[in-house]
Amino acid sequence: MTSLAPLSRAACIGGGVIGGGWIARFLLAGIDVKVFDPHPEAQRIVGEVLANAERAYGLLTNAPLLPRGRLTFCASLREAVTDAEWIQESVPERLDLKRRVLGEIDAAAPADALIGSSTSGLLPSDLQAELTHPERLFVAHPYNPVYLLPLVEIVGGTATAPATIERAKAVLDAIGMKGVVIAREIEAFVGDRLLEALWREALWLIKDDICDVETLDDVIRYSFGLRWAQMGLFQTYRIAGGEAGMRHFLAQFGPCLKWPWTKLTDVVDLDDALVEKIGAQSDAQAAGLSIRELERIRDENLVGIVQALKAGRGGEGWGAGKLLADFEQRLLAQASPPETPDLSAPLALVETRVSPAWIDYNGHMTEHRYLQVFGDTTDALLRLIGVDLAYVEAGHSYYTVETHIRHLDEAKLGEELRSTCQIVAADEKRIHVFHRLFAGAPAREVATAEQMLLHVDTKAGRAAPAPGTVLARLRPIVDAHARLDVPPEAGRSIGRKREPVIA
Ligand SMILES: NC(=O)C1=CN([C@@H]2O[C@H](COP(=O)(O)OP(=O)(O)OC[C@H]3O[C@@H](n4cnc5c(N)ncnc54)[C@H](O)[C@@H]3O)[C@@H](O)[C@H]2O)C=CC1
Ligand SMILES: C[N+](C)(C)CC(=O)CC(=O)[O-]
Repeated sequence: MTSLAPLSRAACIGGGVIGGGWIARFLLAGIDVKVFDPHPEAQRIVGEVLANAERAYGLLTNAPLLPRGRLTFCASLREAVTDAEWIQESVPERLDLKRRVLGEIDAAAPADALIGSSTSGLLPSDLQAELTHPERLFVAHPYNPVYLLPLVEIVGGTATAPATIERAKAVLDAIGMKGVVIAREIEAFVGDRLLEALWREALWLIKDDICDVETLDDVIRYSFGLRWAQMGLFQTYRIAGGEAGMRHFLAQFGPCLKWPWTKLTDVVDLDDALVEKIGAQSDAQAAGLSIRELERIRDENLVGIVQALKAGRGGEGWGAGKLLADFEQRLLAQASPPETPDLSAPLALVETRVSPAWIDYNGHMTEHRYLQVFGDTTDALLRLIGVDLAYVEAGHSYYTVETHIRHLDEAKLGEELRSTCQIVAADEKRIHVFHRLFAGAPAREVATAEQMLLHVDTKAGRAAPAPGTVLARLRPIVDAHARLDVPPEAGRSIGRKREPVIA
């Protein structure tokens, strides 16, 4: 199996902002994707989105991603969908166009293919009304950028089969997304209901000169925008009710709902003057940054936020960070170690990149991230000798009991990192390893780490000899590495004698 999902072939009809994001999401989950989009520059546009997505994934996770799926651009919609298991429609938001395109998909797709529409607000019952097989059509409403934001609202119409909804959710969950099933169809579903309300208010505030677009964005991103990435509206307001919680919050702020605090039902007239006013303020706010540059900044920030959430709740992970942690566990579980690693040199074990969250106030990779990459290197060695998650769950593991890191050069944001591991010595209980970390191309050695690992019976809480199965996989590596020179730096300490340096 080359994909994590219960499918290996998808088709994307429309490859713009959202179609491009879906294409990247599927490809990076190991799914082959066929694309149909008549836009003359569709290949360039999709290529640029994909490049951004690959860069973002390089920063997001160290987990061993599946080999990227195959991308094929097709000359016709029929060619794209003919053998697809999931077809995602992402053409412009017009009911007539979507109905026509979905009709063509319906006629050419395999009878059991899932057909998702990216529509932001059209009713699935309206989209499926003229289809021959309406039972397989559902709304799969994603959020931009689709390759980083995990949520998909799954909405069925009157003719959608319950099994379609179940299959769609299973596929999305398997590729690291969060499929949320909306109980009843309604225009704009849940997310865009909320966003449209905010958007209406925002347009009034600009039109009425209450603030400009930059001030409005600052109000969001320095306050409740930060809150919403980690807790939604209701959990946030529960806390805002103090110790008495939600009931007190409702009692205190409920009456305000009747005060003139919103203009929600009035629709602002987007006349030329308002469009130009917003356009000019938005241009000034962008300060010359292109859309692609802004996308990269956005992606780095999102990666940092998701990684922070992964460390949330004392390391268990929280919200979107917990989802990422669970996805990484599945990637690790399916990653098979190389059957015959090259034993004639130190083992090449980890490839990753310097992530935005790893940069410190000196503008380079901060010290504890070196330990993280070296720890990942040790974990990769352990998986190689059969010490995987199942082994740990069964009650044994290796613990690191000593580490010595030497920092030799700086690693900068986005640089490729590659680590190697040499076993210096090993016995039934201990493994003495020497790791090297290289950055960039051509590679520079940026750090070394020497570690002592101790095999433990985790239930008894004490050191114990490793079993024969582990030692049998360890021994050939130890024997081969015994023929390599012992790293000259091994066994070094900081070594400086105590002497007065400050007068
Ligand atoms: N842009 C956003 O923030 C979000 C958009 N959506 C939804 O995604 C859908 C697509 O929107 P965007 O990607 O933003 O639009 P877009 O304008 O960026 O892309 C639409 C693409 O569809 C292509 N297209 C037009 N007619 C076609 C046809 N007959 N067959 C195949 N391709 C065709 C166009 O060439 C274009 O590349 C809409 O339903 C929209 O509501 C959903 C979530 C967020
Ligand atoms: C503006 N929009 C209605 C197309 C937005 C969405 O549908 C979701 C998003 O990504 O904000």
